[in-house]
Amino acid sequence: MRDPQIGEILVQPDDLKRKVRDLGAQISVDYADRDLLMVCVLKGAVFFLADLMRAIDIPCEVDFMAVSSYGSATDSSGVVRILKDLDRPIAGRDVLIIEDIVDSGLTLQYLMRNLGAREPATLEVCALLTKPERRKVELPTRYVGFEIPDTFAIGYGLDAGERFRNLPYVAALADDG
Ligand SMILES: O=P(O)(O)OC[C@H]1O[C@H](OP(=O)(O)OP(=O)(O)O)[C@H](O)[C@@H]1O
Ligand code: HPA
Ligand SMILES: [Mg+2]
Repeated sequence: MRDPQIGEILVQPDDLKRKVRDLGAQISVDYADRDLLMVCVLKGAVFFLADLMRAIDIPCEVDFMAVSSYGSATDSSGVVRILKDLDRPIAGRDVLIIEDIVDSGLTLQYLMRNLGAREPATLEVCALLTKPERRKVELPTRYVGFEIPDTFAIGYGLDAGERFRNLPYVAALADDG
C-alpha cells in the first residue's frame, strides 16, 4: 500500500526522464568549448545531478555544496547555512548550479551571491522544479524543468523530514494545507 503521506503525483517518472534528457542535450550544446563545472546543492539535487550528468556528452566536472534552510520544516527558515563548502576554487570556470527546486528563492539568492563573489567566468542555474507562487526573491534561472503548484513536494530527491527522497516521481505531501 502507498504511504498515506504521499499525495497527488505532480511529475511522472517518464516525464522526468524526458526532461532530463532534453536539458542534458541543451546544456551540451550551450557549454560546448566551455569549462563546465556543475555545482550540486546537497542533498536534494543529487538525484537530478546523477541523471543529468549522464545526459551530458561534453567534458564536465562536479563539486558539491551543502546548504540548509528547511531542516525538517516545510517552510524556509530564511537563514541559509553552509554545511559543506566546495572542495576547489571556481575562479574563471563556467559554473552551473544544480538545484532540485527553487521555492522562496532564498537558497539560490544566497548561493548566487556567495559563488558570484568567487569570480567564476559565468554563473548560471539549472533547477528541476520551480514553485513560482511562493517566490520571495526573483533570480535568473537559465534552465528549468517543471513549474509546480504551491504545495510541498516530495520525491526524486525532495524530502519531508529526510523521508521520500527515493521516490521515482515527484508528488505532493498529502498532509500539506
Ligand atoms: O527556494 P528555497 O525556499 O530556498 O528552497 C529551495 C531549497 O530548499 C531545499 O533544500 P533543503 O534546505 O531542504 O536541504 P536538502 O536539499 O538537504 O533537503 C531545496 O533542495 C533547495 O535547496
Ligand atoms: O516543496 C518542497 N519540498 C521539499 N523541499 C523543499 N524545499 C523547498 N521547497 C521544498
Ligand atoms: Mg530538504
